[in-house]
Amino acid sequence: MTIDNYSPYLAFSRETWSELRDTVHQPLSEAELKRLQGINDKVSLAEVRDIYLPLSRLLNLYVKAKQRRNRVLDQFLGKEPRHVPYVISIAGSVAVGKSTTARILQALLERWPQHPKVTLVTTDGFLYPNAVLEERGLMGKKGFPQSYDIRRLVQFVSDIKSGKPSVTAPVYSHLVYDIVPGQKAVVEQPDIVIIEGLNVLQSGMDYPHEPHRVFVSDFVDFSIFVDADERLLKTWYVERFLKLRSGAFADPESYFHHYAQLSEEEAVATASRIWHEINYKNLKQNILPTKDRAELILTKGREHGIDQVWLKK
Ligand SMILES: Nc1ncnc2c1ncn2[C@@H]1O[C@H](COP(=O)(O)OP(=O)(O)OP(=O)(O)O)[C@@H](O)[C@H]1O
Ligand SMILES: CC(C)(CO)[C@@H](O)C(=O)NCCC(=O)O
Repeated sequence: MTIDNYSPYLAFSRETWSELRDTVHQPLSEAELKRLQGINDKVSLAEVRDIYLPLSRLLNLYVKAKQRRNRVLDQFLGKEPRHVPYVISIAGSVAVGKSTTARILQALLERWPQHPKVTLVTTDGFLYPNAVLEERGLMGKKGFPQSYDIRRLVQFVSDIKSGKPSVTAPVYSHLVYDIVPGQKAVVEQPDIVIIEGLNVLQSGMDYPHEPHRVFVSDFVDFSIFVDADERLLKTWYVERFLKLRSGAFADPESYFHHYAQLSEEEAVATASRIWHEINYKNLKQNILPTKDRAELILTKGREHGIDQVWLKK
């Protein structure tokens, strides 16, 4: 671990961070390992043990401290104890692995008796429907600040944090490439909510077209940024596109059904073009500038292995 007096972060190499796994006394059972493997067969179990397990322990301690603080406040105010979810946000580029990280953390965090119910949500559901994006000339800007109904997203997180018994969000389908009419994601007072999306660390300054003074981060207890070199990100984006081409794109319901016919070479060229024209631009302009707002930064190297961990002091 390196302590640089001028940096707000403690920096850990992979080795020093992984030594912290000894702070978790309960090893992963066979059934848990199976479940984790089911999340994504590419996730290495050594990675889960060395990186995500110690992280889940740190989060467990933070959640317990916050639960205690809430009890003290309720006692002071003479109120009945309320059930307020602890909110963790995960930001980072398209294809960096936000949703996979969220699912691994969900599986690990649910092992503790203080927070057995962990719900995942994504900000994708707050993208405007394609009909609205088309009308506003924003189909080539999906994922950019203008493409989200930011007020509705902030209201959603605020409702969760205010302890409402049931809070709903619209649902986005990557297959249909649009909001699914009539479908809802429901959050019913879990112990922890993990909210994942490109934009969870953005503030009012990132939305000059829609100024707002209250941000998602105002309702977040702990924020994570998943980072990787841009060349790796492009590779992961293209790889996922190729995988979808041989799988999901074959579904006639898929927005990209016509891509199923592409040769491998054409598919790589198409994915590279979408990466450069949309997702890479968004990364540079709107996502990377929010990185140092995060409480924790995970830096990935080849094969999604975490090389470094940066934790705010
Ligand atoms: N820890 C990991 N180990 C191995 N592969 C991973 C890991 N995390 C993600 N991947 C792979 O990287 C790709 C992107 O992952 P994921 O879909 O989780 O990204 P994302 O950041 O949520 O993307 P988007 O913003 O587009 O929804 C997928 O192909 C996934 O299988
Ligand atoms: C839905 C988002 C914005 C974020 O998950 C992203 O996956 C996306 O669709 N970006 C637009 C360009 C593309 O199709 O990759």
